[in-house]
Amino acid sequence: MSTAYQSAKEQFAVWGVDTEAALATLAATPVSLHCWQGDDVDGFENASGNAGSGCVATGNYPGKARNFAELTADLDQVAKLIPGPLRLNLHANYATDNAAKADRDALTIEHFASWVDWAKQRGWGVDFNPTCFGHRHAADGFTLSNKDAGVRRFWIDHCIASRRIGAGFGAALGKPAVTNIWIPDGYKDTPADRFAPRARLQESLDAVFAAKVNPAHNLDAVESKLFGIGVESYTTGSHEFYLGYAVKNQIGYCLDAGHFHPTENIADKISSLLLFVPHILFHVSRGVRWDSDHVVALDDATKDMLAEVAQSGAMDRIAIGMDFFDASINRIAAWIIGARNTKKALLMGLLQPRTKLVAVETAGDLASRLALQEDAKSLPWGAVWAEFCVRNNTAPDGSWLPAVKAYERDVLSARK
Ligand SMILES: C[C@H](O)[C@H](O)[C@@H](O)C(=O)CO
Ligand SMILES: [Mn+2]
Repeated sequence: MSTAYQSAKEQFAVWGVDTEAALATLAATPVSLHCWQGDDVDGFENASGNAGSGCVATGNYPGKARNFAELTADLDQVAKLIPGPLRLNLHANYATDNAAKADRDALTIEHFASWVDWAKQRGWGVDFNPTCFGHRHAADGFTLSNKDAGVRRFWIDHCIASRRIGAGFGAALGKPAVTNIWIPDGYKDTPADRFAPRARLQESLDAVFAAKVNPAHNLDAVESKLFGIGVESYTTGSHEFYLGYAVKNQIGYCLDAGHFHPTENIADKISSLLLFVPHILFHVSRGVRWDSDHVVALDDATKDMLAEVAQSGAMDRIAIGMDFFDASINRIAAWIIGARNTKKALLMGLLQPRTKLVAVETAGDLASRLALQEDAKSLPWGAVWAEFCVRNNTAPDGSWLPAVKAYERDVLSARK
């Protein structure tokens, strides 16, 4: 134990905070690494890439993964530089085994056998996502809310297949998957009819969730969005739509930090959601103007959001995943920066002097609340983070980047 950590532990103790308890919770909370940061959401289905439909990675930094071997090598490299437990967040368009023979509506867990083996060897859980974009049946930008019943049926079957694949991962790995549905459906310009697509989406989701999938192995979630590139005026799967749907049907809600108005406070939503939905999935991300997918920074929005998670008393009902894709910088570094920041923000939240703050608030002493909130910001959380890195045999801040540079020189630069 370093002297810096010993001193930090004592300082936090004065504030009534047990750093060992915070470290134990952090060590028991996995963050789900999104596979799509490694290849700009291209997937393995065709070499041309281009996710399309409101999911756009910008930039042309060399070295992106082009296949299972490269993507898993990159994930292994990334995992070495992130302290504490991880999961994998996988999209359906990353099927590996005999997948060319099956369209998305016919995918099964067998098509992901290599991923099952890979995750099992690492002791990771896997989360899953139907891929409702970058496909001929998504060419007009509508999937589950498409006006064509045949197209809707295709995506319903894909989502059912995905829930079963999630359960397959859950059963094989002994850790339930969260299977999250996001669709790109929407209009660039003002719709004449806002009702009909939402009514169709409700009907499609009812069909998707009517299929029985073992909840011990798979948890469902639905992800809203305010707008996307090319769907600036109307998104079928809006926040209000999915909030209502999740509450009514008691399924999980996915809060993507980049999917709300730029000044909207995501942190404030958590305590309400936990009262009405069984579980929450986070897509930790960073919105910048019209983009929702910048690499996670240790900014106020991220710290506030994960502090609410840390202090919720319901971490067993919360799953933390990440969702960003930046093709303009080294993708390995992007993954590591985002994941370390997510974990740091969670740790900072776990180290908040909650008992003291609630006591003065309850007493109506709101000046003391503000004073304590502000003074607590000077507490040495960085020493606790450094201790977490040491205990997990991971390079602390300021010393992980050379390993990324070496990997870029030795591995990524060979990918032409
Ligand atoms: C690739 C993901 O499913 C996608 O990013 C989705 O989660 C989203 O956030 C779209 O904006
Ligand atoms: Mn998302």
